[in-house]
Amino acid sequence: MQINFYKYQGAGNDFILIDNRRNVVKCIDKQAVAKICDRRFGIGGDGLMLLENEPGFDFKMVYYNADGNEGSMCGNGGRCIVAFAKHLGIINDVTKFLATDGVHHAKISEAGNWVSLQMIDVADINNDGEAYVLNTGSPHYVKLTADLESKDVYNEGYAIRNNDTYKQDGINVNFVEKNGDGYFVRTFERGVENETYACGTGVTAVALAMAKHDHQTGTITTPIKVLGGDLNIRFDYDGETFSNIFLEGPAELVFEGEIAI
Ligand SMILES: N[C@@H](CCC[C@H](N)C(=O)O)C(=O)O
Repeated sequence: MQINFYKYQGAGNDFILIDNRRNVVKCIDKQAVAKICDRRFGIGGDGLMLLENEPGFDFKMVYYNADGNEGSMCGNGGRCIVAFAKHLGIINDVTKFLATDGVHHAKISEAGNWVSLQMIDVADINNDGEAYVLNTGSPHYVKLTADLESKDVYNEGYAIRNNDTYKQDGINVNFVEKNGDGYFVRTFERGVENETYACGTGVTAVALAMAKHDHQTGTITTPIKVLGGDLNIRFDYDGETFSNIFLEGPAELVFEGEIAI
């Protein structure tokens, strides 16, 4: 069966999107998702998303990692599916949708290519040695690092993601370095099992962890540079809970086509 697909990217985190409101994809197995996301044998992407109907919401986001496993929340994917919903005419500039971690609100800028996505509140941040571990919709490990540009993110990220603590459920590994009034971040992503150009839940985790690290409270804005561009995180922190968290950045339609499933 031939179905339409759309390719989006948000700061270089790239995704294949399918409009599944009419249930064109009834079930999709792990191997099929992995093949579609393969950069040599498929379309190529860090993940695949289905946009589906959900009563009480504009739509539901169903997210698969590039290895074919159903993922947890994807922040950049969330921003891209909002841009996709606008492209399909489902929404105008604001939306409320359902994802695996719950309800999300989002807003698209007038220019149409900048999406601000509200993330779930976060209360727990744990320590693993000097690193911070928290869940922003997906699980993240955050480690302050020097000379990030020349770091071996693949091998060091792989080793942490596959150590005895994390190998069973996996974790996304973020290395962070101070960069002007914000941070530079590189991420080894679970489910892609490689470094990606950006990770939205990852930079969100970094911004929250760094606020805690620096004993900052109040309303905080954190600009973050990633390999694929620039993202921005805004949130409130009262010393215990992070709330009103917004992940902001570009989301762009790259191309569309047809694929046999
Ligand atoms: N790229 C994502 C994170 C996607 C989820 C993740 N790989 C996982 O399931 O652990 C983002 O932008 O947040």
